[in-house]
Amino acid sequence: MIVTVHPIISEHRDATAHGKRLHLLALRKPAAPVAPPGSVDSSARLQNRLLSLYCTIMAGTSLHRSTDPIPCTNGEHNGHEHALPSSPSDTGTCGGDDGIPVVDFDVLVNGAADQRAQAIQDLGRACEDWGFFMVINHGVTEKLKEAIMETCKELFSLPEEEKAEYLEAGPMDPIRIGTGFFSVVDGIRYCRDYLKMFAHPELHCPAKPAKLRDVAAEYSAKTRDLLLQLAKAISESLGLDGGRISVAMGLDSCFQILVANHYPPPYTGGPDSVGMGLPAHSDHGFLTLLFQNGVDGLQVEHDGRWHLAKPLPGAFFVITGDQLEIVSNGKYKGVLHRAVVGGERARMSMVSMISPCLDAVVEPVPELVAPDGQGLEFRGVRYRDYMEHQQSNKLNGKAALDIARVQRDTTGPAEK
Ligand SMILES: O=C(O)CCC(=O)C(=O)O
Ligand SMILES: [Fe+2]
Repeated sequence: MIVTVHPIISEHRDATAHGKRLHLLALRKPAAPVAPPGSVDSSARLQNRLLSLYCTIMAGTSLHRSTDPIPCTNGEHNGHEHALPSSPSDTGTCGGDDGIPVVDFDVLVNGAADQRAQAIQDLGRACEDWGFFMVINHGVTEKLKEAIMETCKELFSLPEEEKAEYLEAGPMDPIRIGTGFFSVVDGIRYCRDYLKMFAHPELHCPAKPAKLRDVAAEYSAKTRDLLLQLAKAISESLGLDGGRISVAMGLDSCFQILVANHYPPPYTGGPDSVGMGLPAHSDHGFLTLLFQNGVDGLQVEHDGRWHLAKPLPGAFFVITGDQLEIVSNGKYKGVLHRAVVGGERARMSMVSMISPCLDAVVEPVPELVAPDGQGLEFRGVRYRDYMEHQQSNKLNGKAALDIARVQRDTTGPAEK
């Protein structure tokens, strides 16, 4: 058989030294040219091309499984920094490379009709099976990601008095900082510093570090665009018009939060001081975008097991939230996830979450419910109330969703 070797292969060989992929590559058509929607610097462009090739090699579609991640080329996202402490008091086990779906954003937005249709279908499967996926070729530059991460890191190391005014803030206050935060849940100590800022419709931002406002403005705008495009594609994957979910939840005036999490080492001490990051929970919003500082620790629940999420270089993780579960009448679930930390290095994660407009009453779209109302899973709840409820209580799996769940009478008629 004669195979044509695409010129980009040598680039791929140089960067990855993975001969076996070269062989596979020769048997499949090269990936469509990658032109991310936003501007990208040249190293990001090379990375995007490699990732796109990788997609082509692994599955020949826009979605593939991350069972064989590309080794780190930039030293940042090496994903091998992980030493799991003992699990919390559940029965979950931790997997390694467990086939987390990967979505090529460029195909979703710019692909030819047939590629797009396939990508939408694959996206739907990722939402339904996992509620969690990675997105590549997303157009948000590494430079911007580094800038927001570094600036938040600076904030965490400011003296306490610089942050004092935000330390006592309540769940609906637009800027909240929790620092040196240690809570004990079921005998496990969870430690995390966090910064939470409302980013849209209006950006609220601590005065220091001085550059935070500009960086956060740019980062929130870029990631909001990305998440809103994903919302459109998710709407289509549910068999709805692209704008349907957006209309149902008022995403035109969506609410957005940026969260920086910092999990400081070392995690030492007695049995009650096993360092954990964040207890299992689902997110109260609609869709969450997350990247980390090269230190693993995010785990997602899938098929009754905890799976360690190892990112492809440059990829974002996407986490489906409770509002997607409600609006889709439970077809797509808000995925349970947690952060487990235990290595020598501090872990940081950066979250950008979009949610319905605060005053939107979110309920299942009628198209996804039988006309007689049979199978209706959720009642309408104002998002502001939902968020306040979830944020005011201890993080406890998916318990918050119960306030929206339709309670069925399972007792049957009383005996006479
Ligand atoms: O740090 C992580 O990886 C998880 C963070 C998270 O789940 C959250 O902030 O809601
Ligand atoms: Fe979360």
